[in-house]
Amino acid sequence: MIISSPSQPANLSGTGTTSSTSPLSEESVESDCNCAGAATAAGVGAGTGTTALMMGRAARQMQTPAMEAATSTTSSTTATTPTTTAAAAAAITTTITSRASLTRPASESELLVGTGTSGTSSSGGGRPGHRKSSLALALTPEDEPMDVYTRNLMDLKYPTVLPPNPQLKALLVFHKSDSICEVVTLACQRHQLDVTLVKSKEEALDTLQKSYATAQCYHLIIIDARSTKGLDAEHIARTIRHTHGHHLTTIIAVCKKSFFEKDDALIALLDAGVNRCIAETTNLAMCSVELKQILHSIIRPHNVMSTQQALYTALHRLKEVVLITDDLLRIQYANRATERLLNMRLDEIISKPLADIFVSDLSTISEQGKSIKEFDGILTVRRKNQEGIPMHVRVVPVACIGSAPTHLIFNFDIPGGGMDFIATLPQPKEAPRGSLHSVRRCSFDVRSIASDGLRRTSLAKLTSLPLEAPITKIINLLSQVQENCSADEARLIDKVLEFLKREGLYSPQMKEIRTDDPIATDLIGALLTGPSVYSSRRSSNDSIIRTGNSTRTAIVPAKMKANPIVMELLEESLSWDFDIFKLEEITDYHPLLYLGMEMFRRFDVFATLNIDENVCKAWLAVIEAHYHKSNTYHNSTHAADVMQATGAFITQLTNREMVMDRMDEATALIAAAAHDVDHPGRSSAFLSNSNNPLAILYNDLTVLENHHAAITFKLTLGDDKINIFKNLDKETYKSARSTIIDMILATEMTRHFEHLAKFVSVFGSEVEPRELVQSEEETSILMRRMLIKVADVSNPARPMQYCIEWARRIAEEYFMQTDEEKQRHLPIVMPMFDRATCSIPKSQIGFIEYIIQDMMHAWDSFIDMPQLITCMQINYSQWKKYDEQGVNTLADIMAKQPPVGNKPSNSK
Ligand SMILES: Nc1ncnc2c1ncn2[C@@H]1O[C@@H]2COP(=O)(O)O[C@H]2[C@H]1O
Repeated sequence: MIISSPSQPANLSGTGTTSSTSPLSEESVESDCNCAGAATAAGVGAGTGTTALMMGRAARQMQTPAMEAATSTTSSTTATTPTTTAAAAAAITTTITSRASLTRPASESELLVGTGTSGTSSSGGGRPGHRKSSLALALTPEDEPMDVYTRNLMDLKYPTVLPPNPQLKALLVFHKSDSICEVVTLACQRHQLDVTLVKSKEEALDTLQKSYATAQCYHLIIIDARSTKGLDAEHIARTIRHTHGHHLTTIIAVCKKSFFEKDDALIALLDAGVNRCIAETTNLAMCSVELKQILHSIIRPHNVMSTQQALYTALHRLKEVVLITDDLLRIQYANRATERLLNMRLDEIISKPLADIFVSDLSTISEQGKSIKEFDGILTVRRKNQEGIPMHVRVVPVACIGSAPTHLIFNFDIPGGGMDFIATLPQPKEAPRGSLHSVRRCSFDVRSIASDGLRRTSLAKLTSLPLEAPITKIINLLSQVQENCSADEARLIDKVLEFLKREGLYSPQMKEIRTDDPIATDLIGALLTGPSVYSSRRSSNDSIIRTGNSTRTAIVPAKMKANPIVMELLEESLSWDFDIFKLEEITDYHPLLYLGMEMFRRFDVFATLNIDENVCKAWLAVIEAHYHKSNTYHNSTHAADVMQATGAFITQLTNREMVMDRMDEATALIAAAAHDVDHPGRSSAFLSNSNNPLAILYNDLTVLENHHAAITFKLTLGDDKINIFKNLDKETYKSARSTIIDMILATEMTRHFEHLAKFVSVFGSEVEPRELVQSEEETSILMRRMLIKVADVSNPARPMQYCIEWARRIAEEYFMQTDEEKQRHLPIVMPMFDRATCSIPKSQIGFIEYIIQDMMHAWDSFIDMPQLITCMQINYSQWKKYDEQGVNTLADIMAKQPPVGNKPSNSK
């Protein structure tokens, strides 16, 4: 493994050089301070470039008590730096150096980081104390004396991953260039710091931002804190400290001497993120010494720490299992391989007593009262599921603070080697789960499907496009939550993620059909699934269905309003127990025309569309004429029934002050009137199975509903005399058309649960609907879809007598389809709907239980029409009774009914 910084090749023995000599000065302080650490100081820089390697999760977990041991001088105050531990550094150093190093005695594991004095106090040949003179003279690598190389052997052993000669950069934030500022600048220059001077907070942040963009980091920031008039040093320090990439930047505050008499101002600065406060001085020597101490005691350790993030990352990604405990054998660090081995997430591992993850007795490693020993042998590890795995474990005690071992490094592999074994164990999924990347990987590998170079390139470009969908964002957010939650919660979120990654988020997973009743299964299956399941067998016979091409002649009764019986009946046209069958009868099978005109009049549709009543009358007549009288269910009486329910719902919405605007009312009524126009009396599945031209035209997708919507507009726009939209302006027409199409398409049953789920999720939530959807228009669309859906299948919630008649009609239509399928040797879409054997009560019980019940409850909670629920429950009980009594066939049931057209008994 080689680690290098972007600007420097991997070169741990690095040849030191000073690229420039000090421009200073007669006031040299070289002799005053112990400059043995000069090379060290020169070699400290760093690191942000190197730390471009991401700090891993494990590394973040390592941030325990701060290790900073910087010395403070009499005139300075130093803040503790909240960074990584010496223990971690030692562990990392030890691990990365080599496996062999695990056998080294603990005393050797001392880290070559820390105080300036550690460098300065060294003496003797080959140690840092010899750097001073050599570095002062060295101009090029070749000029460097050999002792530099000797010293760097220590770096080889305990590398700090620092480039050898980084140019240290200082940012000076001084309101004005006075004598203090000048001295600070000179002192910086004396120590070869590259100085940038800025005069305001904004300029400072801007400079840092630019430096960040160009990977040119500032190692030192010195802020003028002498007065709050020019600059608010505390605020600047806090802002910088909280800016990404500056947690290890050294920040110094230059304060008035008087500040040092009381501690409050200085402590406020230190708490804001300043590392050290120094007293203002016009004495360059004093300032230079101060700066030198800062270089040794703060900047160097900071740089060491920042570059060690590369080591954390290396350790984190290691295939070998490494974990570190403290002296009480509590786990302090675990790498990713440990997570895999234990099948636990890091947050479950950290702080655990070591004994919890071993089945074996650990007394060989640590006996009460005795010192921690090295260990090399077999121990059995306990995984989360209690499974035990024997592992070869090596344990090395390390002294991080003082000379007694404080930490233990554990290194595992399976007996006989083969670390890939861990990869074969069942794993917790790794973060970032659900990232765009992982979602893509789940569905298909873009690269594997791109066979030629050209496609590969363009697909690669595609993956970099900003194509993140909202669902991906949701998945990513949940994945983030998952990283910090309990195992149980994580499992639940996993389940949620699994669903979210599926297509057709709102498509129903067909509810498990609890009933053992094959009739209900047949019916629900046929309604909720698309036609493709029936497409295997095809008949070569022509369909008997002729659709859509001939315009039927509409006969508009000349004096429709003159019929007093019709007029009287229509007075009740908004009540839930309106007798649609009587209307059918007394209008000679023109219920849509009469009911339609009544609705248009009541809801002011003529005015809304700015159209003559006669155009509307003609339109209704043509639409009605295109309903097939031969259909027992899908005829114009059903259309009139749906229109009547729509009128009743609009009225109730208005009563509840959930007002639809006039155009919304008009379009809802038009959609209801036309929603099944030219229905062939056979299902979409039948059309697909029989190669009907409509199924071919619409590719087996939403065949009937597409046809109803299309033919509505074809008929309407095809004849000026019936074009009810002709006076609308372009925009209004466009919007009306879109609403009508959307409502008609919403009656398709394969998307029943999708619409219901969306409606419930928006209107059933505590949250204001507007906050859950993107716009008011979207809320309105969901409401209109549900309105027409409920109206379309409201027959089981109508007064019982009507409910039974509708059940008879739909059953008869299903039977006719089955008859035809049999006759033409087509696949039988609902085999149980055979007139000889079918139980009507059972089919109705299934229909109510699986399709109607939830939807009616949702709609009733929204619109407040309890009679829907009352009727539905009475009807349900009646079907149950019939079922128990064995009243099954249409004939049985009809024998029990009073003739339709009489007022039902269970209405309000
Ligand atoms: N009472 C009922 N019993 C069984 N199926 C029904 C009943 N009412 C409506 N349906 C079905 O529900 C479907 C709703 O959409 P369609 O009008 O296209 O066709 C309808 C019928 O297939």
